[in-house]
Amino acid sequence: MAHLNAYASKDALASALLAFIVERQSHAINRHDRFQVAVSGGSLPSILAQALLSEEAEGQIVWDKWQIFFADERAVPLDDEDSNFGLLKKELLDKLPEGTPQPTVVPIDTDYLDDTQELADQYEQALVRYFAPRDSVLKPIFDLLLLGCGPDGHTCSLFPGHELLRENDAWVAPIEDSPKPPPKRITLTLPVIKHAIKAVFVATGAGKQEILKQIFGDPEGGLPCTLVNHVLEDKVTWFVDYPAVEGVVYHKKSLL
Ligand SMILES: O=C(O)[C@H](O)[C@@H](O)[C@H](O)[C@H](O)COP(=O)(O)O
Repeated sequence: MAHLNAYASKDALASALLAFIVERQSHAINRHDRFQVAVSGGSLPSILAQALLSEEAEGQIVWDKWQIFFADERAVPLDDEDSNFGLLKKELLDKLPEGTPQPTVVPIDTDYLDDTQELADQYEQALVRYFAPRDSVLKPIFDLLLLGCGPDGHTCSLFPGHELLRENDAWVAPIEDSPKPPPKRITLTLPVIKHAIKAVFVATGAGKQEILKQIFGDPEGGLPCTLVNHVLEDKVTWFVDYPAVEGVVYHKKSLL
């Protein structure tokens, strides 16, 4: 079962998220001398920045061991305001203190923006290059997935009821009819998510209350976030604030 941790403030949430990430970073570096993470767009990059750029984080993040991939990305240029890469750059990467050893960041190949299938295939090839040499498995094993949860229960660009939820072969899939704009995107698939060592969801604000009630109230339901909880079980930790979790009934909930 997924862990559900609720915090009284965004600061407390960010501090706990930092501690969690630092522990996973050590685990990953011990395992294979690098930290391979996938990040979502939405509000996640800003909370991540709050955690990782805090005073508390000083000296704790081994940035040059990080390899950062995108859990999902929009088929737009990297400097477009809809780009998840652009968002992460603006919120976090551009704010790393001068002289910080740089992380490896793996964006989409924008030569293929007009063909989302090819865009997804190229991103999958990039994953093969970074993961296949060591992980002799059929799927990449991310050390940590850092995910958001949409108000409709979507995560990555896996939307409720969408056929992509049945994808069981590709690592990265295209979507051309995303209900949330922009419509053309690529996304990691559930089989890749399933192989991750750990996953985190961050959900804050009262706007997440209703969907969290559904996700935790019906653990057998088919919402994308519920499916992630289901495939990864106790490898998933939710970091939420009190407004998001109000009224959510769940027996492993802890208020911190
Ligand atoms: O590309 C995207 O559209 C985002 O990655 C998206 O999946 C996001 O993570 C959720 O919509 C949650 O967003 P918020 O955290 O802003 O609610």
